[in-house]
Amino acid sequence: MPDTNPIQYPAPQADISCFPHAYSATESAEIFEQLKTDLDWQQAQISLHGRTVPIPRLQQWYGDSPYTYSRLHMPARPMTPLLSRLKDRAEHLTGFTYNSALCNLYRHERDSVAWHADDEAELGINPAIASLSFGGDRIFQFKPKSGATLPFDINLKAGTLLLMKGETQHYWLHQIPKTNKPTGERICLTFRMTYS
Ligand SMILES: O=C(O)CCC(=O)C(=O)O
Ligand SMILES: [Fe+2]
Repeated sequence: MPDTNPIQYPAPQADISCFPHAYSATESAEIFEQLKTDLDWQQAQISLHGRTVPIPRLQQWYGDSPYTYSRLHMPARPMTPLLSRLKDRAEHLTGFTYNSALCNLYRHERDSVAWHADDEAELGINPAIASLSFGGDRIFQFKPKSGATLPFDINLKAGTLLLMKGETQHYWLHQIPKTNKPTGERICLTFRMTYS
């Protein structure tokens, strides 16, 4: 049975909580392998200072509508049966409904996602974003946009569900930094509701 008691992080102007045991270690290992082979992982390219560079992770978008994220355009693509099952569990635990998933595969400790807020117009105001982690542990960092309060880190382990909601995206940025310590591969599914 999943643990249904979330840990709430006491950050001001944010609503961040996490369910550390949404999936057991055994379930998480099986889900990781299946996601790795099932999903259509691609390394997108972005244009940076007039040059085209590959982003430092593999990604795929699954949702009813297309999505634009950091100037990357991703066409609509139906969720796989496994993604739909994982989405159902995320909905049950968090009490929100999602219609899409931005999936990330960090191949090793040098893959990353830079500081950003999930604040695209398609997400509406005060979006609820539920992210499920599988594979190796990674540090997920939060810092306030204003610099008024302290940054903090969460160690995201396999089977953890992290929920960001309320005003979090207005006031805070998040990132997965590169590290020198070997981490192994990690998959993170971020479920969202998008409005077209
Ligand atoms: O990998 C993660 O935990 C975060 C991914 C993320 O922030 C995103 O896809 O917007
Ligand atoms: Fe994000």
